[in-house]
Amino acid sequence: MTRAEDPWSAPVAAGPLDAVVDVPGSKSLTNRYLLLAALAQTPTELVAPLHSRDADLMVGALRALGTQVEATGADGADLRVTARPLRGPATVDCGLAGTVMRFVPALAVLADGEVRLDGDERARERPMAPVVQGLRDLGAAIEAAEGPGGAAVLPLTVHGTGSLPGGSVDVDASGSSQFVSALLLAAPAYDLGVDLRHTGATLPSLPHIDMTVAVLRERGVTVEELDADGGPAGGQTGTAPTRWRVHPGPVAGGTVVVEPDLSNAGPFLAAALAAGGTVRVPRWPATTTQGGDALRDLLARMGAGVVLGDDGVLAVTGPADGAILGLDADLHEVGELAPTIAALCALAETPSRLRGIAHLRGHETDRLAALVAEITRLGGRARETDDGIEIDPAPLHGGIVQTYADHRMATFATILGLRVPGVQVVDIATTAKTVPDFPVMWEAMVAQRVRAD
Ligand SMILES: O=C(O)C1=C[C@@H](OP(=O)(O)O)[C@@H](O)[C@H](O)C1
Ligand SMILES: C=C(OP(=O)(O)O)C(=O)O
Repeated sequence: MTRAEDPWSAPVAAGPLDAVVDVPGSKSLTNRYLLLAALAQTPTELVAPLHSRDADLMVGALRALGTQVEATGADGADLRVTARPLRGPATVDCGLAGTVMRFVPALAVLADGEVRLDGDERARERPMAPVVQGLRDLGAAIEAAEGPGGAAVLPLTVHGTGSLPGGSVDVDASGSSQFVSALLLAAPAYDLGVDLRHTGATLPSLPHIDMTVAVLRERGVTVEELDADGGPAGGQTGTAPTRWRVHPGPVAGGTVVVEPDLSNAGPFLAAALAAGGTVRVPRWPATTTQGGDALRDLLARMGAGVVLGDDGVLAVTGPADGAILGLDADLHEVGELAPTIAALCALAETPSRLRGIAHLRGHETDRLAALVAEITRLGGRARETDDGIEIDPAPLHGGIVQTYADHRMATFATILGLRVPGVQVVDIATTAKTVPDFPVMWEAMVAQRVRAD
């Protein structure tokens, strides 16, 4: 008998795949649209949003603050969000969701009362200080627990007064782009908006900040992207912004259709390289702010055939001889993809170097340490560098892969399991953070094979 706590046996691919996989909605877009809907003047309809632990936690947070969120659509899959005056006292469970623990405090400062935020044990270790300090600099009163070196961490108590002055703020976002996104998202509702300057040496996941800017603009908010000297940046200018100015003003409601989560498409597309054959993902957007779109280039560089059809179906075909090419890549814009890419690197014929991802040490787990530990456990050769991981070709064997409550470590292990018999995955249920029913989806994909006749 299998118990929930038993490791899950990752299916081995019995032959090349010929699969179509419908990927659920984007976590990052869903949680941004939800948060902005709580500030909007008219109701917002989210079509095809993500339903997963992280999205449910955001819905729970909004409801705790008084926002009305109703399931709509034929099967209750869509959401209708109606803003109400934000209220405290309230308690918010952030789970292990970066988007909840970083974004919701910026909303909670607008509640009329005290809001307490806490999360999973590991959430209390994830970096929070720049958000807490940034909000304090913008006029908020927040009590925070102290982590290593006295840095602010969960749990937090936000003493909301119903409004926030806002204004200028300097933030070191070298630890996470979410520090910037958090302070920009609720900024239209602050008295003066926000003029935020990033002061750190590096800035990871810039596409996620571009996404924040795009979602704000879609909702009618004026946002300026500037370089360090105050000149225009972003968009067509070719200059990466380091400063953002969000003007105060109304947030529009209306209907938004949520794109599929392209980062979560990653393990399924990677399966085409690990198992051979072709995996197709429909509804791939022609243009997007999702960093996951970089998979098209990354997988092609590893030897895949990648075709985005006019019908919006992305087809990824593994190399005919099964030989995956190693990769030397700076992933700082798309660190979210690192575990998926690392799995393919561990199966590759040539060495790999993944760079620019030091900040992954503050993700759901220390992903650099976790990837090295689990590749090594299966007989592979990997080591940490200052800002990433190096992986050399080596034959892998089965084993029980630890996942550290990290959804992407679980999907990393399942990719390896397609080729390596005997891979067992501890706590496969952790994938529910961003993909409902991942094991069912995965087994259905593995069952869709090229026919022998
Ligand atoms: O804003 C967002 O929705 C996210 C930003 C990124 O965070 P980091 O900048 O911390 O990598 C990404 O990795 C995370 O999965 C989602
Ligand atoms: C880093 C991630 O999540 P979070 O939003 O919790 O930071 C992730 O999903 O890879």
